[in-house]
Amino acid sequence: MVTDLDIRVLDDAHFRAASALFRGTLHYAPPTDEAWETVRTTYHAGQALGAFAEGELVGTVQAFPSALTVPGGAVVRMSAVSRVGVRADWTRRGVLTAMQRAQLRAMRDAGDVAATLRASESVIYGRFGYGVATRYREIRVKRVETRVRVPIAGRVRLVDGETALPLCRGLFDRLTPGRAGSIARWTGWWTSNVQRALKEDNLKFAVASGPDGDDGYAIYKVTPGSWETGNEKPTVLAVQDLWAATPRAWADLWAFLLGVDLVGEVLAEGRPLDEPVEWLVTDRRAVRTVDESDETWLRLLDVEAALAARTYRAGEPVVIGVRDRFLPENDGAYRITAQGASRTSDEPDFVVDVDVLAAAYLGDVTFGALAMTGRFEEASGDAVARADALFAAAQTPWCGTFF
Ligand SMILES: CC(=O)SCCNC(=O)CCNC(=O)[C@H](O)C(C)(C)COP(=O)(O)OP(=O)(O)OC[C@H]1O[C@@H](n2cnc3c(N)ncnc32)[C@H](O)[C@@H]1OP(=O)(O)O
Repeated sequence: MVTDLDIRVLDDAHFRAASALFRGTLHYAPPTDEAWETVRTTYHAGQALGAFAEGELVGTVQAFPSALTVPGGAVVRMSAVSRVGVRADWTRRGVLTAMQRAQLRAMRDAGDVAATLRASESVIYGRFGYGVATRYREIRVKRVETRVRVPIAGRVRLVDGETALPLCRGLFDRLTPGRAGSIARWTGWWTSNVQRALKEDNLKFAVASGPDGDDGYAIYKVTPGSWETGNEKPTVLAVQDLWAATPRAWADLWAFLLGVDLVGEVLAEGRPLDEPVEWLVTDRRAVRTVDESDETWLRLLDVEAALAARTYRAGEPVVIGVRDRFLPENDGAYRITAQGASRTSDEPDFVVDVDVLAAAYLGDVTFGALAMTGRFEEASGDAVARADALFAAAQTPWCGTFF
């Protein structure tokens, strides 16, 4: 373990070094002067921490201000944690652990109810109290082998990038707080993920509208294939972002995307598990799930506030005990009923670590499954079944924003 580690809030003087360090841990070169012009706008005072040892920056973490929709539709303050890295010559000496300790404390003290992240490796974050709370799937549609069963009912129009960006951003903000797991996007997200790609990637923007105006959009990119003999490759349309307020807008956008001429395959990464594209087309086997993976790693920073913010389904009450090694103020017992949740001095029916509670919190996995796999000791009686009835999700949770 490093004994003289100093964890500090970074300021302007260190942002570029922090960016270079983080990129280096992912084996990318430091940002060029041109790239830095954009990336520097995504560093803000107070949001990045640095670990210093022997006078050098050896590790960094960042958090973007966001919000998380929880079951029932309430939105809680959330930090989106990213850009986590420790220089290769300082790993496995407790640097990340020290940064996590400082960051979890800072986020909780600032009033965040939760934090979320995307993990580069799945073995890193459970120990810090993060649990997998949503998953995504990647689908590939062999467009030439199938047709959409219903025609476009409203209107889908293409919009030019510079006009489309504020339009899509406005639609996203209006449409998304609905499904549990969705998050608010910050300005830097749009800058890094869409604005920058506008120039480089020839992004296309399709906007759906119905009787009440614009109600959905898709951002996509087409990579032309090759007809060269022996080197044939299909033209691929990659869906990068697709949100719809109504089933009609959703079906219209997919019908449009699956109808773009000369495209051999439509690829959509990071989509919700319950998106019924198979049911939209004439040959369901033209739609293949090519990947399914963990999406949101959720950390409940204020367990009492998080449990109180979400709603519960009908069912008998249960008392859940929680253990939290990093934020001991979360330790305790919480009584969950169909009407709500609060701290209690009652004996818990069963006890879980805070990462296990996070995994079950949005309803993606049941307590029953977590008990069955040894993630906590199941109580006698029906307490776990009661918890599962209360926490059951009305809709599969999904985030849909990669950061
Ligand atoms: C949200 C994001 O930004 S995801 C991106 C994360 N960053 C990367 O993947 C970049 C490459 N990796 C790294 O920079 C580093 O390896 C980090 C940040 C993942 C870990 O930093 P470290 O300082 O090595 O972690 P630290 O020494 O505090 O390890 C704490 C524990 O986690 C374990 N651990 C940490 N990282 C890993 C890993 N990648 N694989 C296996 N175990 C790991 C350590 O063995 C240690 O276990 P112990 O408590 O039983 O001894």
